[in-house]
Amino acid sequence: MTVDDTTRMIKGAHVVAFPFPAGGHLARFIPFAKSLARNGLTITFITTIPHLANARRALVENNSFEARENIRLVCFDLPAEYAEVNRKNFIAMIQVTNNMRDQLCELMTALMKPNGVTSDISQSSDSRFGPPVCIISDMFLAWTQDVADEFKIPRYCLFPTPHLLSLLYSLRDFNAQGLLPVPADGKSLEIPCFPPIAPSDLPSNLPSPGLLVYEGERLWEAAGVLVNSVYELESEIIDGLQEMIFKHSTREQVPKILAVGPFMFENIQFCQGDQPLRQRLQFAQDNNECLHWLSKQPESSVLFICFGTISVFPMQQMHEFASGLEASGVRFLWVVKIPAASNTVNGLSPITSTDQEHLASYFPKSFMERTKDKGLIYTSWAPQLQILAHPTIGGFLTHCGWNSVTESIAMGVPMIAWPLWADQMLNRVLCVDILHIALPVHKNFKDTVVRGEEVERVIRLLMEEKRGQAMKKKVEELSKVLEKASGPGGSSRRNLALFYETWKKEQY
Ligand SMILES: O=c1ccn([C@@H]2O[C@H](COP(=O)(O)OP(=O)(O)O[C@H]3O[C@H](CO)[C@@H](O)[C@H](O)[C@H]3O)[C@@H](O)[C@H]2O)c(=O)[nH]1
Repeated sequence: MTVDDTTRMIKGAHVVAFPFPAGGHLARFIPFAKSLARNGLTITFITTIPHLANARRALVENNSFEARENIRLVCFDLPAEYAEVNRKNFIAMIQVTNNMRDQLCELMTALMKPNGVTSDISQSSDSRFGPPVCIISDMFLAWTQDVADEFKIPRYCLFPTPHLLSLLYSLRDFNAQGLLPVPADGKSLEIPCFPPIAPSDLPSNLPSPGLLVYEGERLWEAAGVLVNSVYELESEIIDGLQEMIFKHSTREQVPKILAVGPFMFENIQFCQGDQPLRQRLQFAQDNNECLHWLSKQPESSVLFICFGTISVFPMQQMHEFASGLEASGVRFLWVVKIPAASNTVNGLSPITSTDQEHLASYFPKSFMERTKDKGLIYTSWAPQLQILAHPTIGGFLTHCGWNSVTESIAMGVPMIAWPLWADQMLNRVLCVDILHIALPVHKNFKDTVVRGEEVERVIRLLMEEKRGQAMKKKVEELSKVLEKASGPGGSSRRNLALFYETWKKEQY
């Protein structure tokens, strides 16, 4: 069955989408919701004031007419304590969002009645929205399972990666065996079809494992998990995890794991053809400084360096990194985020030109003057995807955030993996040890930072040696796999069809 046949059957089924209120999480939910809307489902999308403008821009203003008509935005108040919580303290943020339960119950009650919702921000006509058939909520909103149960509809979880999911599903057992927060003897943890996970590679949230164990436990009750990945990329891990779930589930309805990503394909336009995907992307005209600088560099010569939206290096690490980069002699485009001089709201705002002196203090003396012909240091929001697609880019030094990893694979760019926290260490294992498309960075046990010599070594290895070429070939093959999976008849499309099939016999 093709996805189109399926969607015709379920046209109009109404789902409630509830992302965790943080930027990276909305970034996962927004393209997914757009894809559901384009396929004919109606969606009530829950957001919060800090994210309302972005959500509205992406889901309503920059969306096709049909998709726009199918999405309704509802804005929840964040619990008062949320503002007090340090944005990097996810455990505290998760605890606070528990207090949104009443708002969700109130919304669900209203949605179950015809024309029950009046606080519609995006002006879709209420009559198009029948009673919701499921809640799709985020990984840190496990309590939404209670609400789904109360309203007798299934909960699905939208999740980044199969390997992290496998760890979450295993936490219940690890906890029962007394292996958390870390096994006492420093032993590794075993999850299905993945190399043993060393204690140092566990997500840094685990030192407070209670909440994550709870997240994992509630996943056993979900109807399914929709993963922002591709079956072919992690087939053994997905099959192994599904097998483990079948074996240990005590419920009649066993949760289904469906890879339906990568959602980035919802955000890009490209023409069909035999050339690599990065050559077929279509971007709007952009006068961005990075792209202008790149256009003057030789092909495949530039290392792109970016550590995502949250992570920053301490000053000593910046110095070591910069000296290794300079010693490598490789051209670079480095998106630098440092704590702003004037301690702004989140302390991580991109710095402005007036902060030049403050910026220079993060580098070895005169580094910026010495490297000005070799590299560009960029301190604002960079057009990462367009940069990765640029023919002058030869490698990507990344913190292994999942979006960066999928973008790099899709653009066929080999990586240097420098994970910092959360799921990033597991993503490195996937890229380095399983897919062989990234080189790891090593830190001496006795050092607190990665030394400049190591930075120089790994950069040269990727950019100048045969090893880099072999990885480039591999990652270009995977780029085709990703494109095929998300295209017509591909595995991600078929999995979406399976997800839709749940409602095909219902009448709307
Ligand atoms: O200057 C910039 C910086 C980032 N990006 C984009 O921002 C996203 C960054 O996402 P990601 O690579 O996943 O990094 P984080 O923002 O750090 O993501 C958080 O969320 C990810 C997905 O759940 C996790 O894998 C990470 O560990 C977690 O830090 C990507 O799409 C980038 O293209 C830009 O376009 N320009």
